[in-house]
Amino acid sequence: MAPTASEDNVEVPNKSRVTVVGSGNWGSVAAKLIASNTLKLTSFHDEVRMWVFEEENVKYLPGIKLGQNVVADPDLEHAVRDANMLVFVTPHQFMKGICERLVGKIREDAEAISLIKGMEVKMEGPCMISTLITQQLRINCCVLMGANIANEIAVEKFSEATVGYRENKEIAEKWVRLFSTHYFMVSACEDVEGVELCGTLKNVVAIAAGFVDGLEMGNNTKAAIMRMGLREMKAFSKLLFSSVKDSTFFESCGVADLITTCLGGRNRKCAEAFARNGGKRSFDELEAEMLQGQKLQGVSTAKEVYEVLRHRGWLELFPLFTTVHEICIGRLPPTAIVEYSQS
Ligand SMILES: NC(=O)c1ccc[n+]([C@@H]2O[C@H](COP(=O)([O-])OP(=O)(O)OC[C@H]3O[C@@H](n4cnc5c(N)ncnc54)[C@H](O)[C@@H]3O)[C@@H](O)[C@H]2O)c1
Ligand SMILES: O=P(O)(O)OC[C@H](O)CO
Repeated sequence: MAPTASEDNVEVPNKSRVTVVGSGNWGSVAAKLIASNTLKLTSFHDEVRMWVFEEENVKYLPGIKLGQNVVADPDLEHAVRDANMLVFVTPHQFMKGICERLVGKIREDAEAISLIKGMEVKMEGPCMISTLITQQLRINCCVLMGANIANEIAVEKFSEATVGYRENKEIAEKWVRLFSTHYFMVSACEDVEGVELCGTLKNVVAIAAGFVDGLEMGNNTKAAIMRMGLREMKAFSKLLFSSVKDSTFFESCGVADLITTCLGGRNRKCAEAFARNGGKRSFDELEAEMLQGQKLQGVSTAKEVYEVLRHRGWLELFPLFTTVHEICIGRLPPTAIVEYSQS
């Protein structure tokens, strides 16, 4: 839909400046994708600033070069100061604090995109991360989600992604141009909530898939769990936002991300170890040991989803989501995943 990088040869007087907020596993790869494009697209400054919480891509992506035009900056406020395109890509649990630090510190004309899979639960109900960014920083925020295991994209294996946007197609197309490469095919979808909820909720299903793997229940069981999970993802999203489109679940952010996460993601991997140990080692312990600084999103998202379900009286409508949380907190054994998830 959007012109490719080589077609964007129009001289623009006010070039956009991009800052990536986050430098973990996916944050570093996102910076690499973007930096390869800002060198080619004349409407962007070459330099891509990347806020680093710790010195890390050496740790998370050994041997991968991000591009000489990626400038690491440990000072959050300094990193965002000049940017009018902000890419947020940290584990979701840190975003509330990051937004609080950024209030009044960003350009008034800034646009944002969130690559973060997760949500906040406030007193008044669930709050998607893009909404948190919009409410706290008073800027428009698109999302980019998809079947995107960072280590595979780092070595330029082909994948797809979906940009979710609200109304402003022009800005969505600008984000599509900024991320698209020959090995990363991005399309836009006017359903910001649907796209973001797909990326968020699939992490809960990935935990369930990991339990199935740890219990060595086989492919048919895993496929059944993925089907039930997809159905709950769709039902939950539509109950929260009636605007969510069925077609979104067939984009990369939907069924494709669900598949890749349940086959090869970090949530699956740690949940497999949890079930193999009969639930006797905590997720915190397994995360620290197996991911070495990277963060799981599925366990906390399962808790957040559970809180929404309990608050709204929907627990019985979502047996898979409910069971995943109860296994994670030790209220049920891992074997409950097939006993209680059926509906
Ligand atoms: N890794 C992937 O394959 C992948 C792919 C698509 C989407 N995502 C999503 O992108 C988001 C970021 O994931 P990631 O893989 O880049 O991160 P990650 O799992 O590698 O997390 C580690 C990051 O958290 C930072 N961190 C630790 N404590 C912090 C604190 N107190 N404040 C701020 N930052 C802190 C670390 O410095 C590091 O940058 C997540 O929502 C994830 O679901 C990840
Ligand atoms: O490794 P996970 O489980 O955090 O999943 C990574 C990505 O979200 C896959 O698209």
